[in-house]
Amino acid sequence: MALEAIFSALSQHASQLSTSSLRQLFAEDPDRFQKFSANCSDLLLDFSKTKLDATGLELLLELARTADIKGKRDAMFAGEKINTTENRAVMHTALRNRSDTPVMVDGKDVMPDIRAVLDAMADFAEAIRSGELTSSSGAPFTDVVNIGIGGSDLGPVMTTLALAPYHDGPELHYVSNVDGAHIADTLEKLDPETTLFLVASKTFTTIETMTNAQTARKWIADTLGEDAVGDHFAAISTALDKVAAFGIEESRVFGFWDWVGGRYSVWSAIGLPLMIAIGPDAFIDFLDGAYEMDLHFQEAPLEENLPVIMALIGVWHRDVLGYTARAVLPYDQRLARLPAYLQQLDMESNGKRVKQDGSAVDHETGPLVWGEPGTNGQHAFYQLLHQGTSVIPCEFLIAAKGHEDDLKHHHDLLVANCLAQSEALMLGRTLEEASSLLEAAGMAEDEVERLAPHKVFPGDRPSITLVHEQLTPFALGRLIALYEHRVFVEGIIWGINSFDQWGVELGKELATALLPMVKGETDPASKDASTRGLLSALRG
Ligand SMILES: O=P(O)(O)OC[C@H]1O[C@H](O)[C@H](O)[C@@H](O)[C@@H]1O
Repeated sequence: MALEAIFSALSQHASQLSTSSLRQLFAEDPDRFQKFSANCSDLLLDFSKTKLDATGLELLLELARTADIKGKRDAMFAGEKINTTENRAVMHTALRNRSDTPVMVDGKDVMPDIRAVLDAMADFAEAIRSGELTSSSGAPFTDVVNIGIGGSDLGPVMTTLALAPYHDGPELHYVSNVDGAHIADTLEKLDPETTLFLVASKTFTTIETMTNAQTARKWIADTLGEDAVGDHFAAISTALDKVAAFGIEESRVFGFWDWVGGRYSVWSAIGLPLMIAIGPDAFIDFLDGAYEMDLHFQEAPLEENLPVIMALIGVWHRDVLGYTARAVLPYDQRLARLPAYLQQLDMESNGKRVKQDGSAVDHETGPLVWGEPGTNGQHAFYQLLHQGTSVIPCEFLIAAKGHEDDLKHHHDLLVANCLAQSEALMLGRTLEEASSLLEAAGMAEDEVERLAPHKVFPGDRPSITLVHEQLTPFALGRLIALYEHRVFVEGIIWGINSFDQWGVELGKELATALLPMVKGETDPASKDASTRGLLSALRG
């Protein structure tokens, strides 16, 4: 069957399925959980609370086969230039290749270079952590500030917070926003004598990062003198010539390559701040976890393949059932920045409107991705998830164990809340049930009639749940790689290039043109009336 034919079979099947609720599907099949769940070692994906049956799942798997997921996957791992609009290979998986197998890009094995950078990072991280490499005054560094944005910020920020129990190095800080408030508030708390800056930028041209780096440089030069600058800076980039022009000496520059996309770069030297925080060994565990998922993605049959299943559910929700968003709800405070991280990974990769050949897509592509950790979100936006007019598929994440052994009762509450939410979304509460509860509480009949409709939960709202043993460096690496491959598979089915990001360019170009107008150096007459009106309001 061609893709279009499978999509129309899926639509027909969805309308048949719409006559049974999730409640009914569970009632009819006691083995539903076993049939609609899959594992990658201790990582469990439960997708039994999505509105799928065996026929629906088989049609989705047919979609994966027809879209040649296996062939496209192998092409990515083999270093083919699948990012066709930038004429680049997509090789973030090589960064966590923990085998001895060579990885060829343009006829060259990239593994020796990858290992050399990893070794240099480890030496530098250890030297900072041990106090062997000191500041200009000979003091050990107590604080490290990473200056970067987008992929040069979100990965390290998210993983640093996630792995807090493993920190035994200097304290990490992140400055990304060009808003001077960000760097001002960060520097306010720091002592220049014991602060190291990492300037992280794939291109080393990003205006936010360059502006913040210059401000940090001036802070060091003004307080410690120009000669101190070299001791207080290191850089991470693919553009080694531009780093040299900034004045950071070669031994303090950690490179990566154009075949690592910004949002896929946490495995590269961009992960240096994380390595400084948790140490090289724990960083290697993080890579090992991602490698486990890479092997699973390559080897597990499609019907047991976690990234493939999650992608197929994503396509089912977005294209067949028409849901426009998905909520990422980690029941893990340390994954507070995971939704923001996944927003870049997912929306920058799959927020596309043309296919590989430049023609317009005739179906939906990437959904809106958003979320907050539970239980906090429950007390904020879950009202809409349960009773709003839009169905938003939810993705729950929870660990079997926390790191706070003495606070197990907290973790029990966390688990109970996580399970309660997916159960509530699935089951809902009928008018009859709501009325009986009110009657049982002794409410008068007319009051029951008035209030009961407000207490109805439609239910039948889909969710998936990911469970792992504990949020270790290994488990985190595996989780991120799972989401990366899911985005990749969805992109293949949608026929788009998941690895470029032209959509961020226009705003950058216009900002460059607007800057002299903001400063009052050029006349905004050529601008539209709204932009002129706003400019004049902002310029007072
Ligand atoms: O690492 P850099 O070159 O500074 O880029 C930082 C970020 O900015 C760009 O605008 C892209 O949208 C992101 O994909 C990228 O991660």
